[in-house]
Amino acid sequence: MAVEDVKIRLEELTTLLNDYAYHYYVLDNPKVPDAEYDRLLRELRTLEEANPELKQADSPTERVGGEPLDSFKKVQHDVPMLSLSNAFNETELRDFARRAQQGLGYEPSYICELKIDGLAVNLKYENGLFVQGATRGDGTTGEDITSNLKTIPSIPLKLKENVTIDVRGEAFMPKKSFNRLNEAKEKNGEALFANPRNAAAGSLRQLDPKIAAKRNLDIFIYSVGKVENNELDSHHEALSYVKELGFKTNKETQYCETIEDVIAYCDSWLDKRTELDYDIDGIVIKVDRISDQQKLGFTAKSPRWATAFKFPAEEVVTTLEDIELSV
Ligand SMILES: NC(=O)c1cc2c(=O)c3cc(F)ccc3oc2nc1N
Repeated sequence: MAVEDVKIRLEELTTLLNDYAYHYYVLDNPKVPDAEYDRLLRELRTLEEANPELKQADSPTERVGGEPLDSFKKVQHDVPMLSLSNAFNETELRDFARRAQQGLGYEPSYICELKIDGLAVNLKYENGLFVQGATRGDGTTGEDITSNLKTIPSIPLKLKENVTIDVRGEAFMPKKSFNRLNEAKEKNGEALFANPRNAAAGSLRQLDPKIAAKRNLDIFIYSVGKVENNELDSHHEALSYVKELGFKTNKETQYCETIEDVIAYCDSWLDKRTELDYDIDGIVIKVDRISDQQKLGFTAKSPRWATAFKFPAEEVVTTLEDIELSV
């Protein structure tokens, strides 16, 4: 094949495979059978090996992970990644709403999101390309784990618009992947991970990205950091915007007009969460209007316009056998 034709075919395959991966991993709605995806990926890999200079920045072959790092670089967050205050019962939820109402002079509307129990990360895109991913760290300085995050199929390597944007989300390990990983570890006599959150954090802190690539990690994007498009007047519009860009957002997110609706939503998930195929440790409640968020501002370490309703910790029944295993 002439080089020009190789370039066209290679770009065609990259676009096609990324679209198939988007439908499979972000929309949970496969477009083609796995065998068809694998056949095209093999064709792309062959063309890239013969023409490495033609490999696209957003090639799906990036997902297998490159060479191990010696260490993680430090990253300064442009916008600090703060932590959420907690509310442990309905009274504390109502206190949060009362403080918001006092600060605004009226009762705001809210957005409720499942509080994914994973690892908070910041994703940086320049002109639509994924250029850096970092952990929260101490809120100001995190670790550059770009090479590991590139292996997560639901993190787009190229956005549907060429925008420069920072987004935040929670990387996590689905329960099924966690159970499979611990079964494999048990067979090898290795120490088990205590829960999916530790397993996700442990996987993303590996210096060898080929390990992260095998851990079936996933992500939900829950907020926008720095962004060019400042027509976003509410949090729910920001979530629709990042979804349009190609990010994975959580379909259980709910707009709530009043704190009564918020409390009903929190109550509804206390027992339902066992049906989810990922762990949640509560519900995140955010004042929806951006102007209201700006009026309420932040304390030294948390936004005043958001809080986390925490579920009671699930009693973990540790049998004697488990204790022996983890020794
Ligand atoms: N684990 C989560 O699913 C989740 C976590 C956060 C945060 O930690 C968080 C921290 C802030 F300072 C502000 C907003 C936030 O929104 C968030 N939204 C979520 N859905």
